[in-house]
Amino acid sequence: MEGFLSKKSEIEEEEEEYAFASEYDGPPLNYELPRAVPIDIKRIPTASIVASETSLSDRLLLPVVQPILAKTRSVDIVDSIVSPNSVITFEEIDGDEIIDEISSFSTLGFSNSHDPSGELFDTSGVLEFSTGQECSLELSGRIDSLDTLGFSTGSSGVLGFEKDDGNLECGNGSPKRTAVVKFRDADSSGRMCDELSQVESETILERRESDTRVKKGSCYRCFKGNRFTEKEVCIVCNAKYCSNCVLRAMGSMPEGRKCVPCIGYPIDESKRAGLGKCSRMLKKLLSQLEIRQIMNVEKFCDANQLQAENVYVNGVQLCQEELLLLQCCPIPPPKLKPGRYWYDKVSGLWGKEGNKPCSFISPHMNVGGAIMPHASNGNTRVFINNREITKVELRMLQLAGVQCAGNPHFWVDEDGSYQEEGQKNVKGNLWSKAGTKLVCTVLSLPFPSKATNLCREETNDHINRGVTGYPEKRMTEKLLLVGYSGSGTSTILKQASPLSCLFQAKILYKAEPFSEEERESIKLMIQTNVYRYLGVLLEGRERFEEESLSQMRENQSHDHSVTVGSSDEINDTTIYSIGPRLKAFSDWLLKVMMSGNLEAIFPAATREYAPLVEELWRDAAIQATFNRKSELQVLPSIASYFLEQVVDISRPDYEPSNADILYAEGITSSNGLACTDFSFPQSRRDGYIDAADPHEPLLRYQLIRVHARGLGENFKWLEMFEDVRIAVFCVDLSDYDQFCDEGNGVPVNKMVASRTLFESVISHPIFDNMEFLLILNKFDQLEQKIERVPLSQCEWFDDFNPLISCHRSNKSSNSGSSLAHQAFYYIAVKFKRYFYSLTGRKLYVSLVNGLDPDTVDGALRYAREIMKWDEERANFSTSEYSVYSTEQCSDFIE
Ligand SMILES: Nc1nc2c(ncn2[C@@H]2O[C@H](COP(=O)(O)OP(=O)(O)OP(=O)(O)O)[C@@H](O)[C@H]2O)c(=O)[nH]1
Ligand SMILES: [Mg+2]
Repeated sequence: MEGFLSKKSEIEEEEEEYAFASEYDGPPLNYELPRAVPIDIKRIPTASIVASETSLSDRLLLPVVQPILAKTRSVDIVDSIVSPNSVITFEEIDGDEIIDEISSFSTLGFSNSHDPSGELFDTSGVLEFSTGQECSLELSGRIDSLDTLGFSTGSSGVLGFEKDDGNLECGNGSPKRTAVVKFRDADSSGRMCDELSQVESETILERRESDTRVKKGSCYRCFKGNRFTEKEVCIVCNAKYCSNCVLRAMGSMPEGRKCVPCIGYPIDESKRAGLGKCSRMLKKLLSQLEIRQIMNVEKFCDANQLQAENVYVNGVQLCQEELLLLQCCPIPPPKLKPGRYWYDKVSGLWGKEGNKPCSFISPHMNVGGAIMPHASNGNTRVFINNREITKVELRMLQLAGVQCAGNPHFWVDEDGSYQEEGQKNVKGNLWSKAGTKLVCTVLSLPFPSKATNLCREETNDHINRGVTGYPEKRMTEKLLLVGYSGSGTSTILKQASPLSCLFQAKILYKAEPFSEEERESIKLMIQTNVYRYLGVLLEGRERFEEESLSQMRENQSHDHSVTVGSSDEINDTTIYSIGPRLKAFSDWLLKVMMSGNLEAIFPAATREYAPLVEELWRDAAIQATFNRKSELQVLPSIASYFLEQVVDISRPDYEPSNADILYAEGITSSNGLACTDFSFPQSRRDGYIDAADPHEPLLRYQLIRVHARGLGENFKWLEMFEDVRIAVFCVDLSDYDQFCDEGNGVPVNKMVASRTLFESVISHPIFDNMEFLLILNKFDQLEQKIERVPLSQCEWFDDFNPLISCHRSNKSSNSGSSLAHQAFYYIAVKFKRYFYSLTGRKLYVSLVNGLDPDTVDGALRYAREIMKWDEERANFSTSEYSVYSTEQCSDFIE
């Protein structure tokens, strides 16, 4: 007794700790409140455990208690005398009362016990104690009220039990005696009920309050740790526990990873895919056998199953058979959760009520009711199989070339063949139209073949991800990439695409090399490009020739000492002049280019003209022109790379190298819409790629690039990107001295034009609250240019006042103080301020050289970090993430 009293403060401490462990913010508590009452500490000598030589073996209770609980329900009063090595039996006094939840009992008993001696350990609902120790085993009244657990009540902080006569029953505690746990009629302890319910309600409130006080990211039980501490999550209430607390908080886990108060409650549906997949943490804490047992119950116990009555299809509540049919069909709805769905039985389209379709499932199943016209909340007056389709679907149909004028009503079969209502002939097949797949992917609409693959992929995915616990909540994160023409978006897209793996082995993007056919078409494209660059050179040559001739003539007229006859001969040729054969070829090529038929001359041109191209390139006039390439505005910077290899490229046997493919213009679709999937291993944060585990699950991303041209009138295309996680805007740093014509004949500075586009994008309602990453691209060009051309060429940058250091070296890019770096910071700040003035939010900026895969990779990883911060925003102070990112990527500005 004294022991108890003297340890009072310790008990209280533990009580406090425990109260938090059982924190609960799961489903509403709608069951009967427990019938137990706080009692005076002096009155509990009863429920005691005495250990003998051979202690209760580890985890003895779970197998013992389970079969009993399976048969019984709702215990009211439990008196126990438990001795080591004993088999615990439970007696049902009143046949009507049965224990509700098996495991809760074992957990209840043990995780709530106190350890006055300080030597009794309580892990995962199992008692471990040393010889000769005595302690009280406190069990709360009714076991159907699982929430009794963890509530500290009364000054002693101990819950006790009352017998019929109001006294606690004392067992004799003999080590030899088999322990008996008696169940008593519920009513007899009725008077405790009110008192406790009050206590309990208060405690729940308290717990909820303390929930808001707890620092996010720390353990819900001990409040220690941060977001990086490994934690196990309750599959009902999402409470997170560190490895020290998890077993205490979750007890013996009779329904899997639920904290004790959540036992018996349905799981959080977002966790369904992770059921039965053990986490690393549990693997460290428990034996294989235990893990198998726990994961099995987690997956198969009744409480964790999807309930048919919670699923509605076309407005009708499903019965168990229908749910089974849905779950077991060849293409089931992915990640089915409780909810209301619509199902187009003809085409197999499936979606959430009021939303666009999300997948294709097996068609023709007799599940739920008939589809309703407003099932997906469409307002387009265009119908598919009696459902008014959504705006996005209409857009998809239009892009697929389906005539949608006149509010048609289509019948679409499971194979995609469609016809208009009232007409007999099939008009075509939706899914076989070129480009539909890309459009569907980008617009987040399902595509049939993919839907099937997706299901399989997903299943595998979950299996693969088993080791690390729950899967990510999304399959693929979408990033939208937009930029002013020529800013480098296609290059960035190419860098992110699987092909970069081909020449950059250290990048772990998933690779799928180009097929022969693809390589052939890329080859033609590069050859066409190089002819075009050549054409630009030839045009330039003509201009330079004319300029130098007129210069010469001017000089001549001043120089009277030269005789007329001889000067005529000399002045006809300049260093830019070419011979008649090359001149004829040049005229022909420029004519073809003017007619816009350059593509048509390939591949024949490579056979016929390769020798001429070689001759032309080696000609001094062309070389002289090439040396003045910076004066040729329309020649892209990348042209030099290709022109330097023009002799090889123009040959019929040319095979593009991976670098050629990367640098080539025009490989991504020119209609403005292109996307690529890439992935990162989960743990990869910086350059330690070699250390990355190749089996580690990958996080998948989809980079969608929309050309400024493709955004449509009033940027209506942007509406289609509602599920994008982050928008990436790309700016060409070297645009500051360039001008373009926006159609009204007035030249506009390209940097200003880029800012105007930026403004239109960020002010689109779809991007309200979305994170923006600004990529300042072509840093290499800025470095070259800024030495020659001041930044103030752009009116927006007229207040740029660089600090000129006497050691200034533009190439010292690492120092961060080169002129180009100062310009970069200045431009970044300009954009950040502009963004802030329009949105009141923060813009993330990263510096990129589009031709350098490392920097693109870095920027994409940075985008990923931003997404993570976005998710965990509430958890951290701003200073925390600033530090993190500056450490990670010095060229990124927040
Ligand atoms: N020097 C240099 N050139 C780059 C860089 N990034 C892209 N380029 C080149 O800039 C040109 C335009 O890049 P694109 O990626 O085609 O630009 P875009 O945003 O797709 O623009 P459009 O082609 O007009 O759609 C290409 O020739 C690229 O090779 C860079 O960081 N440095
Ligand atoms: Mg491009």
